[in-house]
Amino acid sequence: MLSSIAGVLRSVREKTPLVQAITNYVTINDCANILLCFGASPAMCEAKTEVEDFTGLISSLYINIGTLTEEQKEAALLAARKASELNKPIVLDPVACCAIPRKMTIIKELFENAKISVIKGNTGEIKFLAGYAGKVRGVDSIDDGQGAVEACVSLARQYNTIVAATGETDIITDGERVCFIHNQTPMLTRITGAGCMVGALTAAAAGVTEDRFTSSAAALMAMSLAGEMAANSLEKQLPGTFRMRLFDCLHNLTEEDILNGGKISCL
Ligand SMILES: Nc1ncnc2c1ncn2[C@@H]1O[C@H](COP(=O)(O)OP(=O)(O)OP(=O)(O)O)[C@@H](O)[C@H]1O
Ligand SMILES: Cc1ncsc1CCO
Ligand SMILES: [Mg+2]
Repeated sequence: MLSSIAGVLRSVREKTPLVQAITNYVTINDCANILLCFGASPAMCEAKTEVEDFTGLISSLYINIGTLTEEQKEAALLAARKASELNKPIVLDPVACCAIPRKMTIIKELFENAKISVIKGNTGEIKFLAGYAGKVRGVDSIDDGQGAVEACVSLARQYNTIVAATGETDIITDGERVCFIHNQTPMLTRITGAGCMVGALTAAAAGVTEDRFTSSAAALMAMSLAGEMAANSLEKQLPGTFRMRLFDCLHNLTEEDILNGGKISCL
């Protein structure tokens, strides 16, 4: 599995996938920069009158509903329909779905109108979507992860999609296979947007292969491993410096780093 994951990193850098992101304004710039560091090409194209033309050109679409306005929602639906028609992968980040009822309405509309390739959320969000009691504080998960694997598998089967749940241990499943990424650093929880960024990377990776189970594992591992390397490089564990180092470490991440430092287990 590690060599397939390293292969996804290589493909991203060889193919430079064009990722269209309709994402929240808190972390939109972080998402653009992390995509560049990964080797992808970001485009935050979200105007209602532009999205359909642009979606024709992309490798993948990332939809993050963190601060979605009504206008952005319409744009997201147009882009998602077009991407589905063209068979381009869509990654959905269901930010705050458990805290704000309107988010669930949007998610349902997206599923009714488009084929979602990957749902990537924090463990609290994923458990909530699967109908389990997920613990969250606004956009943050405070879930202990109990029952998370069952929730991920059940959600993946329900929607015939890949599910990627982030937390201290990340879980990825296609409803049959399950793998766990054990790379981690608590520093990733001290900055906002680590989840948004990993969602953007998941879209980039989905744009270079049909194997969205492996590509999702690659995106989550790239983030967690770059995070580990960034934290290890710090004299003091400070979030501002960590955030900068995270970008640098992802930019420098090699296939060898994955083969030597990637920690993954599979069920
Ligand atoms: N307790 C933890 N310890 C270590 N790493 C973690 C922990 N929780 C999450 N991570 C890592 O942080 C990254 C973001 O996951 P998280 O679950 O915090 O997303 P999120 O809540 O959606 O984040 P945000 O809302 O800030 O974008 C992932 O790469 C994940 O592996
Ligand atoms: C803080 C915050 N609020 C809405 S989206 C977002 C970014 C992390 O999900
Ligand atoms: Mg999130």
